[in-house]
Amino acid sequence: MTDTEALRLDGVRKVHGTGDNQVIALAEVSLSLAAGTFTAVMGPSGSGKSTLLQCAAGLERPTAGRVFVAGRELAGSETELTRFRREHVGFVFQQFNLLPALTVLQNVTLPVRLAGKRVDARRVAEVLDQVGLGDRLTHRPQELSGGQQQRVAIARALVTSPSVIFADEPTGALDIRSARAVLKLFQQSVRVYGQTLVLVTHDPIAAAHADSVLFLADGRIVGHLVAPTAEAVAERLTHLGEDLAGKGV
Ligand SMILES: Nc1ncnc2c1ncn2[C@@H]1O[C@H](COP(=O)(O)OP(=O)(O)OP(=O)(O)O)[C@@H](O)[C@H]1O
Repeated sequence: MTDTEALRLDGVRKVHGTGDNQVIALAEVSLSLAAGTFTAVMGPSGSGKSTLLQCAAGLERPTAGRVFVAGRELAGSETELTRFRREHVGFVFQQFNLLPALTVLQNVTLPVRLAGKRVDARRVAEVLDQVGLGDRLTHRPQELSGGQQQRVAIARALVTSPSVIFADEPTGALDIRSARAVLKLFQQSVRVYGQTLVLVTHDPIAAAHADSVLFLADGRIVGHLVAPTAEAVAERLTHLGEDLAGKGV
């Protein structure tokens, strides 16, 4: 493991259910992502993308294999895992997951307060400016557009400067313009601020904002594209479909 490795999976396998109901969501996945990189994860529905993200983020425990975030293995009690996630992992989901009763400022500072840390007002102001919401601090989520709500969720993920941010279909509920703004913000957080980001998406245009794309099929990594264009991603996805059809899946 190098100093600059933000995420590492060694032979991660995840099986859901038991007996006849067993589903192998991840067959065997190993990967290493350097700090300060932006990686998209793509693949057909059911290929294991969300499971990969959940295991990598310590939200689910793998059936076998090991996960390391910033050099530390995700293991131990639920309490230890929760504490580790609060400090080292950020999340952005399709449905924003903001607390409706809290203001923008309160939503963004919640992870810091939950971790029992002092809120660094300068860091919070910097992040809210970065996402373009410095003038919306006292608004509640329902007073904001979908794109603005997602930018609050991104600020909430950025504020603790986590080792990795995991985003699961973060533009899925947004119109094209808001989606583009969110993707630009992700790029900026990586290129300017050195954030490490893993993005699960179905959209080749979204994936093209990343530095590289990992393709999953049947719970395995079956391809890797560096400096992706939307066209190259779409083309590769089509061939994944052919490969699966060829195997009778
Ligand atoms: N809690 C669970 N119990 C049983 N099976 C599950 C569970 N979660 C996921 N699976 C199965 O594991 C496989 C991988 O699911 P996963 O959600 O990771 O795929 P995905 O690539 O994210 O799919 P999508 O693009 O449709 O969101 C699927 O066959 C799914 O049905």
